[in-house]
Amino acid sequence: MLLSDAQLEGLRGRLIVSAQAYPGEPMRHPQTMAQVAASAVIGGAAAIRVQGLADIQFTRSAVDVPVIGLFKDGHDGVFITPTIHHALAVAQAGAHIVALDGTRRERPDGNTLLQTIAAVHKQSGALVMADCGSLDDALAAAEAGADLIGTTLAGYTGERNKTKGPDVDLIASIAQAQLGKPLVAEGRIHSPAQARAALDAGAFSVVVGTAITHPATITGWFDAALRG
Ligand SMILES: CC(=O)N[C@H](C=O)[C@@H](O)[C@H](O)[C@H](O)COP(=O)(O)O
Repeated sequence: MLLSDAQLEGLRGRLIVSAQAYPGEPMRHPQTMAQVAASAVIGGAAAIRVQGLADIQFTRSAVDVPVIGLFKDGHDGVFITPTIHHALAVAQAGAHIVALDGTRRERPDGNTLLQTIAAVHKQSGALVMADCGSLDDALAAAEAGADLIGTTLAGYTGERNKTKGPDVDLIASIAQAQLGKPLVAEGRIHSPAQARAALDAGAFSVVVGTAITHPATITGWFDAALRG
């Protein structure tokens, strides 16, 4: 699905909301996630990030903002849209932007990140967001042709400590590297102030997931505060 330069530019300085429910959870239903996505758009989300082919399809029908799609397979190692096969399926489902593992780790299908990105570009109209875990990942992903660079995997690959909130130092260092690609701050952004800080550190746009769309976790934060 094609995203014009103007549409991509429209995400500058804006909020992207990630709507994901995890295996076995009550809200794990494509229609539910599409409804959550549509609610986020009412609140000001300039784009939506969703996981799973059906969620991408339902969300495309429910919102008129760009959709970032991903396909999680497993939960450790390379699991975010890990292969060319997964990436093309995400594009086929209607994602404007295919989010995929953008680390320097070996991929399960043996293809390089460059080959994976090239396949998406050649066989679909979708852009590619590389979910990175470090500055070195970001440098390599930009070199490999990623259209957007995300900090999604900071704290999840062993290269960076898992900060309590967003890894603002990483956001700042990728921004300072001036890669010429939109930098999407993502991961553990739990408050409006943290979202603002990510933007001030040089992000092009900011993804918030859990703090907006994951009621079980949000409820737990409040519950823990009351229990002291
Ligand atoms: C590491 C990983 O698997 N991240 C996933 C990527 O899509 C999602 O589980 C996160 O919810 C998403 O990145 C948004 O981050 P947060 O929910 O922290 O605002």
